[in-house]
Amino acid sequence: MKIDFTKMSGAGNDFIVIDNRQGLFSLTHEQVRAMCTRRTGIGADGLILVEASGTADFRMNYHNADGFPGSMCGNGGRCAVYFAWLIGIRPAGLRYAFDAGPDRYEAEVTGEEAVKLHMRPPSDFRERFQVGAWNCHFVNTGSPHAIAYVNDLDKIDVFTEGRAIRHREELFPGGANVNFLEVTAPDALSIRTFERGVEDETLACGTGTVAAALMSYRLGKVTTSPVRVTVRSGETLMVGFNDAMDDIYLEGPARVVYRGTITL
Ligand SMILES: N[C@H](CCC[C@H](N)C(=O)O)C(=O)O
Repeated sequence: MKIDFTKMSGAGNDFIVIDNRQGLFSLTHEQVRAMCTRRTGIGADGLILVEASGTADFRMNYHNADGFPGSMCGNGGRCAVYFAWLIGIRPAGLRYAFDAGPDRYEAEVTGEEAVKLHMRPPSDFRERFQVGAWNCHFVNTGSPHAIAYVNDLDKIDVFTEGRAIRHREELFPGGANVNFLEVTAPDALSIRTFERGVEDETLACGTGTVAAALMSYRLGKVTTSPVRVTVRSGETLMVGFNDAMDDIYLEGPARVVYRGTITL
């Protein structure tokens, strides 16, 4: 089986994107994992099948690099929308609606290689609880996110510390993504994320970035919207929200790295 794919980067969070609107491809977990594995495969944090939807412009069928379906992926959603725009799923217009899991999302292409994704209201805010030596917070922004604040982000061993927190299933049923944050200004944060399903630090995480901005506003660590969030790739994501946190967006870069064909 030959599959054409597009390798994309959403602020450094990278994805294999496949047009599966005809429903031609059905990939096993092992195939997805092999394609996402770096050095021996294409290499990516996740794989997205862009599929037909009865009522939206498309469905985002997202898998983590481990081969299994993930929860909502903010950067993947932004890349999928840019892909949909590039292949012209809607003949005219920059606005897209897509389904992901049980939810509907809306987004717009705001410029060359830039996509703004409207997020769903967060749930399950939990503040100030201890996980080992860490004072943690938690919120679900479509994916579950633990958050810890640090003074010097460069010094953190994200892999070791993040992995330990990620597996505290008694606190986070199903596990959690783990975000370390440094507050750099009243409207700016830096973030590093250990991603569940990738089981490693990634260069950016969209739902984690949204979680970081919302939690930091709730805790008074940032005081305005939008919040500028610098991710590990060095790129910036913007998170805008209202006080009720029912009108939220994630905006930033989404670009094609290369196109290719793989034979499975
Ligand atoms: N990279 C993603 C998160 C993927 C979710 C995944 N790591 C999970 O917990 O299933 C993002 O940009 O929001």
